[in-house]
Amino acid sequence: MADSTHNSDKLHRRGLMFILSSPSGAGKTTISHMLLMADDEIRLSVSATTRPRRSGEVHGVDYFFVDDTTFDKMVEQDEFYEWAHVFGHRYGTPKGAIRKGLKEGEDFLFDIDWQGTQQLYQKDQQDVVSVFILPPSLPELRRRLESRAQDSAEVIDARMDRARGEISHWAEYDYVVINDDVDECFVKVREILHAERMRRTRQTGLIPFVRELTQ
Ligand SMILES: Nc1nc2c(ncn2[C@@H]2O[C@H](COP(=O)(O)OP(=O)(O)O)[C@@H](O)[C@H]2O)c(=O)[nH]1
Ligand SMILES: Nc1ncnc2c1ncn2[C@@H]1O[C@H](COP(=O)(O)OP(=O)(O)O)[C@@H](O)[C@H]1O
Repeated sequence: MADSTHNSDKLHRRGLMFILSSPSGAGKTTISHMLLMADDEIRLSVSATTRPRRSGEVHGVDYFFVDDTTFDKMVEQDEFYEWAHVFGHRYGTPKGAIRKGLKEGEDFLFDIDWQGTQQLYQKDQQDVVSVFILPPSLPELRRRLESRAQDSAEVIDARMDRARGEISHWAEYDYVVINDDVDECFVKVREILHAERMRRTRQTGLIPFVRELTQ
């Protein structure tokens, strides 16, 4: 029987900033929701956006939907960790409790674009893990945008026009996963998260534990 004074599973570690990016329609929102349902150790960093709410989206859950004046104020008051222009609207990550949460071992999920990813890397390289999700093909990407049935034909065309540009940033990411079968893609993303949690540099609680083992 193991000595119960030490439980190596409960040792403290730093939290991580887990980023999912993709061209619009490739499936990052779907994979994010699956991850949040399956894993109660990670929570979503809810962004603020000036884009209109889609049907089914909930204020404070999917996004904080704000007007331009409110967004301007948040920028002025330095409330964002990062923010960017995307598809003619502004999107930003509120600072909220991220820094404190990371120290306490909380993991945060970010559904943000390549601009936000670059900014997070510049601010906090050690805690960021980034995953780029690719669609299996461009026709399939269009089919998904159409089947989501949330955007007008013009908006879908604009998103398709932007897709090549966004995909060109794939090599800036730590991991790249193709979302062909959604369940397989989800399993791969979850495995990345699990492995990254065990990175030696994140497991700060291991130092005294190993010291004791090697005394
Ligand atoms: N930089 C940045 N990008 C964001 C943020 N929130 C969302 N985005 C990105 O903005 C883009 C558009 O998001 P959205 O309008 O929800 O469309 P979707 O990608 O089709 O779901 C996506 O690439 C998101 O990842 C944020 O806080 N910061
Ligand atoms: N692997 C997949 N196969 C088929 N449809 C998918 C797959 N992944 C996601 N979808 C669907 O494609 C549409 C776009 O997915 P979504 O998660 O909203 O993409 P994003 O957040 O990247 O814009 C949604 O209707 C979603 O249900």
